[in-house]
Amino acid sequence: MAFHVLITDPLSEEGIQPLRQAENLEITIVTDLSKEALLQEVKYADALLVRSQTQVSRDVIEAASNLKIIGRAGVGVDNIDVEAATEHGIIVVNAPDGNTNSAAEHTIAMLTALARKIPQAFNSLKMGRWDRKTYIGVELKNKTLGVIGLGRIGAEVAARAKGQRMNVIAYDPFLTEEKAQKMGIGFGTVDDVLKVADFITVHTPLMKETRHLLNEEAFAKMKDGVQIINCARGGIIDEEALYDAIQSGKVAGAALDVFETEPFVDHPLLTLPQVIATPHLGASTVEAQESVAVDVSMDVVSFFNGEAVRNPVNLPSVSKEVLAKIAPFFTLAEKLGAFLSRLTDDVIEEVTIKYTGELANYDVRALTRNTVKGLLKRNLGSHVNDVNAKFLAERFDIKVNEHKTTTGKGFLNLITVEIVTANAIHHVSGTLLNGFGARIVKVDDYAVDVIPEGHLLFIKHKDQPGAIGRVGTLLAEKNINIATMQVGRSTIGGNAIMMLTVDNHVEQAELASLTELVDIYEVKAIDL
Ligand SMILES: NC(=O)c1ccc[n+]([C@@H]2O[C@H](COP(=O)([O-])OP(=O)(O)OC[C@H]3O[C@@H](n4cnc5c(N)ncnc54)[C@H](O)[C@@H]3O)[C@@H](O)[C@H]2O)c1
Ligand SMILES: O=C(O)CC[C@@H](O)C(=O)O
Repeated sequence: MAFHVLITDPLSEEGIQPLRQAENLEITIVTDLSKEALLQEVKYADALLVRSQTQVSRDVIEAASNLKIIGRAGVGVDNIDVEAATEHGIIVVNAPDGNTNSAAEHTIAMLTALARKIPQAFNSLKMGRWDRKTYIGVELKNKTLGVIGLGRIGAEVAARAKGQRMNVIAYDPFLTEEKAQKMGIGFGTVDDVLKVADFITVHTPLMKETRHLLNEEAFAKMKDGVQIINCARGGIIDEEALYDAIQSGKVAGAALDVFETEPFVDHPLLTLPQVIATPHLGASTVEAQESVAVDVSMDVVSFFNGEAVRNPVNLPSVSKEVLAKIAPFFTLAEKLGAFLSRLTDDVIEEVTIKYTGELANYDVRALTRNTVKGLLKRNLGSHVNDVNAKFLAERFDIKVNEHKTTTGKGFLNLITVEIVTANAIHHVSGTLLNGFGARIVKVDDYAVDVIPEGHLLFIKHKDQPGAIGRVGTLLAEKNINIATMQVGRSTIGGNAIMMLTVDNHVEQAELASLTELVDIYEVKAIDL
């Protein structure tokens, strides 16, 4: 029987040779499909291969009743509803490394073209003008490049910018001063980067935390005359704020490869002479397209041959028997990791997951991966999944330990997650209460009983009369309804914590006013 592979974005012909050579695969290539046509075509597909243009949304996945694997010839899977694919048991594979070099080279090309106004000068020459006065540029040498997001592409860009004799300063939540020193670059917070950079380039994934990372407030912190490059994802920059910042003269120029909405035919930013742009061409080289197409094609071939795939984005890998025992703990494990990631803003160096009780009799590696996924998700968003979580932890120098003990007190099963940072050790324990669902039962040294769901507030305070009341009053003033509240203390009159569940997300400004209350030391909002 032949499996039907549908390709809906242009892929390199050389890159798809592994598919053509496979005897059990039939290939259909149809690009530029309307949504309706795509919904029709996917009905018969066993595999779907795309680049960034085809939107593999939930309705597409639901229309594809035969679909078993989705291949993304590139890095970002933000055009694929991975959650829906996982729910439908569809494996998603991508090609995370194949276009790193091309995207980094494109960023450097955009940086140079921006600094020397090459596209503008070329346009003017084509219009019949020999104008040498308007297009005075600036040198890159000795200028500071701010890199926000120092992953695969950001790190390559930083290395190349050093070759241009630029000073580089970077911010990445996984970057330590020591690592930056080794790379020969400066290390700072986002604000440090914004304040000192002459050019700023972003290389983060697009997710809740990075949407509009460069907004009106961020532009205000930058040097006058700063220039901006985005070859990562549209939406990391607030395009309206960028437009205003260019109009006001704050930003001298911008080079954009990606946009909040793609594709488009006209765009307000392109009416500004200070803006140069390409239509999402970062990965558009012969080499990158061949490489990413080969990577996904090989994975599709392996998959239909019953072999392991190399770049799974969502693949569960546990035997059915073990899965039945540990599956109920998947969500708890991920939430414990996510909880701890919100408890600290420090760089995490080590994480230890301790399994106590019955669970310790099983292969719990899938739970460990889920915990690490929860821990990393704060900064990596959809780039991390239970399959690549441990690999990514290694890449960011986070040591992952797993401990098991079958004898424990109090709970039939207990998962305790501990993180070590340069400044502190934090831990959280959780369990599944028979018939009552998941509970967080301990945070640091405090016993609690909290459902790990929704919007939580973790407050460290002094055990003094009035502290709890002040928090309650302030939240009421802000119209934030408290659903549940737990209090724990170490000694009478000593350090204490409050764990509140509230009905809505608590904004940064509201957190700041809570921190200003008497006897309140620290407040963290944790959305689970
Ligand atoms: N223009 C193109 O054609 C093209 C080609 C390839 C990749 N991309 C995009 O480039 C981006 C980077 O890709 P990559 O392969 O380097 O990914 P990566 O996962 O290797 O790196 C992303 C980095 O961003 C960091 N990060 C997350 N949140 C952050 C924050 N708030 N502030 C600072 N850093 C943060 C992460 O810690 C990580 O190190 C992605 O958005 C990807 O989709 C675009
Ligand atoms: O398909 C493309 O050309 C874009 C790829 C790029 O945005 C990626 O995330 O890999």
